[in-house]
Amino acid sequence: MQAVPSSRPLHSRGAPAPASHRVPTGSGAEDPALTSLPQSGSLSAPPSALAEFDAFAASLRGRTPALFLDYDGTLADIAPRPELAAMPDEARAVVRRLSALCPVAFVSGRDLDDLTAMVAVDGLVYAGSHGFDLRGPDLRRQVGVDYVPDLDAADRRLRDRLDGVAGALVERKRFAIAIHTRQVAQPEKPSVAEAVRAVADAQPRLRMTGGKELFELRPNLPWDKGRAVLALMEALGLEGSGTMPIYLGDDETDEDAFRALTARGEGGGIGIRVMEEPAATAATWSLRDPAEAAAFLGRLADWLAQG
Ligand SMILES: O=P(O)(O)OC[C@H]1O[C@H](O[C@H]2O[C@H](CO)[C@@H](O)[C@H](O)[C@H]2O)[C@H](O)[C@@H](O)[C@@H]1O
Repeated sequence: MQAVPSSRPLHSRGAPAPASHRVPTGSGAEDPALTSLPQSGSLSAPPSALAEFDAFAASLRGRTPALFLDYDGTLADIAPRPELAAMPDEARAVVRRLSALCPVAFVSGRDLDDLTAMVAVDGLVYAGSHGFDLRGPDLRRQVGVDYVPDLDAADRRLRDRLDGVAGALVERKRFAIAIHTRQVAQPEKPSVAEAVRAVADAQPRLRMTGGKELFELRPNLPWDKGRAVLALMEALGLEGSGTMPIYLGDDETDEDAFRALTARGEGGGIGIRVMEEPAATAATWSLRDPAEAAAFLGRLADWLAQG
């Protein structure tokens, strides 16, 4: 075990996604509407926000965007290990450019300091540990501080249990622990899942969520990226009808944010899922990969700059 330094066919745009495209919440909550997901072969990706940029821009209905960006798999390609997932300079440049044109925040599962260092653009709002740890120029909020000792105990147990498992990575964040299986040999993966489940079962104050080749433990609180985005909008004074929140993400936990924006009053919000293959999603638009996400953001910056 290694340690990681903390380091359209299916729905109309702007409307809630039909049940066939929804996914179980990344936060693990039960949703009875989601019990009969179609086979993956029957899914199709929502329309491309880049290929259909004019239609996307029209869906803003004259409002100023507020951008909420996920990091891994959205602006940085997935890499073998977390510290290797660098954001390309071109993406950083477009984020910097956009931040002069509209509010920009990053919302990630990474630890707050790690996320801030990886993005390295000053003046943005950053939300780490899946939105439990929020920081911006005039903003600081932490959710679940009382749960840190529970996470400490779980961290110790996980390291004990996974010590002999080659390739298993335990990545401690302040308000979450990621257990990576990307480097674990296929036959060993079930034993990692079993170990994580056992630790989660022993600690009911924590709950287990999933992601790309990882399991996570986090405080068992009604808090997730969606709630964090809504809290950020309130804190930043972005709740008015002049703002259109846009969330870009690629993974299970980002679905919480897509749903929160879809369910939101005041004109809702827009979800864009980065996906190479069609996947069940509550997002109404899609982009193929981080390179296309950066290209989309560049197009959006050009469009905003033109007024
Ligand atoms: O919310 P995100 O910014 O998408 O973060 C989700 C998790 O991303 C990282 O893990 C993922 O990316 C790694 C690097 O590409 C990859 O090796 C791993 O398999 C992916 O699951 C990060 O390490 C986690 O802490 C985040 O929770």
